[in-house]
Amino acid sequence: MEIFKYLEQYDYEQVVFCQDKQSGLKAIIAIHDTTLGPALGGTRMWTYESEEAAIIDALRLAKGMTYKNAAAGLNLGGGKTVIIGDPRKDKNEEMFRAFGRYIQGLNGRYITAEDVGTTVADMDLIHEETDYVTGISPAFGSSGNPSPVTAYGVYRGMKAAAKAAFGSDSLEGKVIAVQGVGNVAYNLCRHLHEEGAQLIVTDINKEAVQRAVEEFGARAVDPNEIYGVECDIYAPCALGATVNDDTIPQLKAKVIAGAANNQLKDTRHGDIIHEMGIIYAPDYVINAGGVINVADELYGYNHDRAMKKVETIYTNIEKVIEISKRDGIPTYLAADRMAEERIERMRNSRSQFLQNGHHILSRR
Ligand SMILES: NC(=O)C1=CN([C@@H]2O[C@H](COP(=O)(O)OP(=O)(O)OC[C@H]3O[C@@H](n4cnc5c(N)ncnc54)[C@H](O)[C@@H]3O)[C@@H](O)[C@H]2O)C=CC1
Ligand SMILES: CC(C)CC(=O)C(=O)O
Repeated sequence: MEIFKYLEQYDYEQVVFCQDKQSGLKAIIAIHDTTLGPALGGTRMWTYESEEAAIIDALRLAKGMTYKNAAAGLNLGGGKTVIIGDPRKDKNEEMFRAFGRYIQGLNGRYITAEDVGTTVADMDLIHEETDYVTGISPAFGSSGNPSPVTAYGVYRGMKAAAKAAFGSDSLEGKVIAVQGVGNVAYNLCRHLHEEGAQLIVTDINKEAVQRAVEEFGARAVDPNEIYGVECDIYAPCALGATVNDDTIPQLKAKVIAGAANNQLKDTRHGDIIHEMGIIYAPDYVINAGGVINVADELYGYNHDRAMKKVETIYTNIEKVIEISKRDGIPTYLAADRMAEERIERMRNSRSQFLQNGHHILSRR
């Protein structure tokens, strides 16, 4: 991989490789863009097949956060971290304390939170070393685990997409195929079950599947069967790039609406499903509930204020679908244009008089 060629192509600001021999920490912090403010994005811990796969995941996720935060109207840039390792057996206190010191060393350019494989407890350990972390225990005045709020936002966005596809935002009786029933999708399945949807679930973690079957009456299928099941909505809630050349021909769903980041393997896959008439709820628009929730911590966390902003995900999805239909472009492109327009507006309006908020004569 020619790293600087990739960084230049997508205009990344900074990539930091973090190593701590004692704890086994091997982390990659990718900061894509800080035009709108400090980069905020979660920390993912996963067993990557190679270091290059980990680097690519960090870079793709970080760019996604720039677009997510911009489209959500937040004054935040995009960044993300991946920690190479098995979250079930490689974690230790020193690892997250060491990682917290690396974040502190970035002096607020990057703020972290949870993602796949990390928990509130992990964030609390990071918080021992730095304040640039969100989603920590509510005891600290924080917003806590963002996953349930992400799930609620996905639920609301899914309803908006269903309205465009089926003429009603009711999910009662709709067959919804949920891929990955972890932190977010477990909470999403509860909302869907309560509304009377019929759930088909899969996960590589059998306990997660069993929990959904027992609690929500879901039907379980093997991981590779989820793409071909007869359903109305496919909800990718695991890892990324599941909408690709191999899976698209199998899809029966009329709507793709899920929590996963980077669902499209390539943008051309967004073009293909658009041509097929599938309504795609852009991933970083529909799954922004978590970041909206933790971002409220920057103003002194207020749950009601945060949830009011999370509710806008419904209208944001409606807006993206409307632009898509009006301009005859795929929904992913409509969302990208919305995000890019806001970033450019702010980039051009940034005062040259105040550099990073400081007067040029400030010497104290
Ligand atoms: N946690 C949050 O608030 C947010 C999460 N997201 C994204 O949503 C997705 C899920 O996140 P979480 O629920 O927090 O993670 P999680 O780790 O709790 O859940 C992911 C689930 O997917 C399963 N999985 C992994 N590979 C799979 C495969 N090939 N087939 C089926 N299942 C598979 C895992 O076993 C796990 O149960 C991720 O892509 C994450 O980046 C996006 C926005 C916010
Ligand atoms: C609060 C975090 C879950 C934000 C994030 O990393 C995401 O939305 O993917």
